[in-house]
Amino acid sequence: MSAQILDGKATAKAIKAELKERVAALRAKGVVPGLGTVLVGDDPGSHSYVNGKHRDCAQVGIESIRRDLSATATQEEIEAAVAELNADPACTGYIVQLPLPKGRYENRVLGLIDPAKDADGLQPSNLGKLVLMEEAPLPCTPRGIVELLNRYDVPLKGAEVVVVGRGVTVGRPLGLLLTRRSENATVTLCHTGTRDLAEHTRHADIVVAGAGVPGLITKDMVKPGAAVLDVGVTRTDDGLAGDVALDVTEVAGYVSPNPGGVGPMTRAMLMVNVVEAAERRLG
Ligand SMILES: Nc1nc(=O)c2c([nH]1)NC[C@@H]1CN(c3ccc(C(=O)N[C@@H](CCC(=O)O)C(=O)O)cc3)C=[N+]21
Repeated sequence: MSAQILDGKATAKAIKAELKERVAALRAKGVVPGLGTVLVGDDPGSHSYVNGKHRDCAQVGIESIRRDLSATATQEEIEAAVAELNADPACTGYIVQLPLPKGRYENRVLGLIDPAKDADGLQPSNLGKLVLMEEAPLPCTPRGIVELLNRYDVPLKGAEVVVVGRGVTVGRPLGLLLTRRSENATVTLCHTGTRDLAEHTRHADIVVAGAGVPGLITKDMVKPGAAVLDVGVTRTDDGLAGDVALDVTEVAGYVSPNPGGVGPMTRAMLMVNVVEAAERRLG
């Protein structure tokens, strides 16, 4: 038996085709969506992700606005780029690519983003709304994970979900999303302080691994038929390595691979957030 692949690449493509029509409708009404990105430094991974986001924009019909700053950019220069995008009417939504180079205050920068232009759902008042269960732009990776599971009819209601990793972009907001009444999953949030990870994952219907530890989830840790989503990525000498060992497909019911899984879904949800923000302008 071999797991069904949760194909994020194909699903993202279908979502982008739907979005293209919504963008055309917006443009017909005089609203041109524009995504801004603030990228600081020369990390190859970050550059590759940001390039992918702008490629998606071109496919969907969203205008691209780039602010690429050097690795020596100061806190003040980063904050000035944010202020510029807040003021720029052509920019209807934007992101600050994380992580920023060492020594910069990420939380301060996120706090300066105009909440109405927050395409990542990481601005503190929008994250606060998620906690308070009010409507707000949702963080892209968690939203992409929920969307991918829904499109493959993997049931969430009542499901036992183990999330590995407590980061601000994935694990922590994913726990909040999955425990909303609309999803109604039971979530266990595991992290480096978890005493016996396998004990948790072995009972899970769904495992989301976003720890950034290559091969962390092995097949003996997975319940037969469970869904396993690989969200971790580590750059090794042999290329990119995910958190999930390849032979997990022998026991799992569904596997979301990395690459080709949640990454493209994250980008598709960014496009959705930009289109939704532009649609809100029409009222
Ligand atoms: N403010 C902010 N928002 C983010 O959404 C954000 C961020 N910072 N910092 C880093 C993480 C990581 N992330 C990815 C997006 C797409 C792929 C992606 O498309 N991956 C392709 C492969 C692309 C490649 O090979 O470079 C795939 O999985 O198939 C991966 C990772 C967004 N992040």
